[in-house]
Amino acid sequence: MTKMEIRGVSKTFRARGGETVALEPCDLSIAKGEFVTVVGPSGCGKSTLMMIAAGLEAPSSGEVLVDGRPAGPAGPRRSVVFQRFALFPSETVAQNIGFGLRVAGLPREECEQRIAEQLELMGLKQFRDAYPHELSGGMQQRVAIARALAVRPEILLMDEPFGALDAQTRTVLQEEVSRLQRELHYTVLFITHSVEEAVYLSDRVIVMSRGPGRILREIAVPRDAAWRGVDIEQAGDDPAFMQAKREIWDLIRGQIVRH
Ligand SMILES: Nc1ncnc2c1ncn2[C@@H]1O[C@H](COP(=O)(O)OP(=O)(O)OP(=O)(O)O)[C@@H](O)[C@H]1O
Repeated sequence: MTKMEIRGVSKTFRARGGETVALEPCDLSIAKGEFVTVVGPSGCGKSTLMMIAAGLEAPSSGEVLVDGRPAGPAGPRRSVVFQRFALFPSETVAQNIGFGLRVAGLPREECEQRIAEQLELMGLKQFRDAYPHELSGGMQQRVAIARALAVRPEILLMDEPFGALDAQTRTVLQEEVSRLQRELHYTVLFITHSVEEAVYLSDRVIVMSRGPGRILREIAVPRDAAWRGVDIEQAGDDPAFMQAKREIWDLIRGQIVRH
């Protein structure tokens, strides 16, 4: 069942100095419970596509549908996690996680219950009353993910969520997100520069051309791939994993070196 449909979406930025075509018309459907990742050369329009999918930017043409209806402006049905954690510095971890719940006007008890659920899920229980500056980057990004999940979004949009983290923290969070996905089956649109991360986490990888971006190829990753549930280091040794990685890399490389 299609959850989100990006239909003929393009974007041209207009400024006084001229026009930038960021995105050629793109079509992309995401099924309920599917994890779809977009990769492509720098500047190909990945973030632009994400902002439009989130309702934070208007497309120049085309439309975004959720459950077959126009998705409209940003709202709690679509939660976004950005590379920079964007936490509220003067609020505690629990208050940050509860932000969207307060905005939605949920009763206090329900807020508390959902905050507790997220603290547990993301391994943040002992940091409940800490402030963001007291946490490492990895912990801050856990809070950002918990905040996004607390509103129980129908679609989770993640734009390079691990891009600002050190390699070890990144590995741990990749494994956490993989676990969450296997347990809870979110509908996810994910952006990354890491081909390995894309193959590890996704059901489908979308490769974009160099800017102005268009969708070049879709590569399906079997849900029952042998590396599901193992750590990313081990996954990297699987021949099918290596093959998928190579196929995607070749496509991206072709876009970077061709002029
Ligand atoms: N607000 C804006 N105004 C004008 N041009 C923009 C704006 N946002 C993005 N662009 C341009 O649109 C193109 C696509 O940018 P976008 O950030 O979507 O690419 P990206 O694939 O996410 O890049 P990266 O991988 O480097 O993060 C680029 O040429 C960029 O300069």
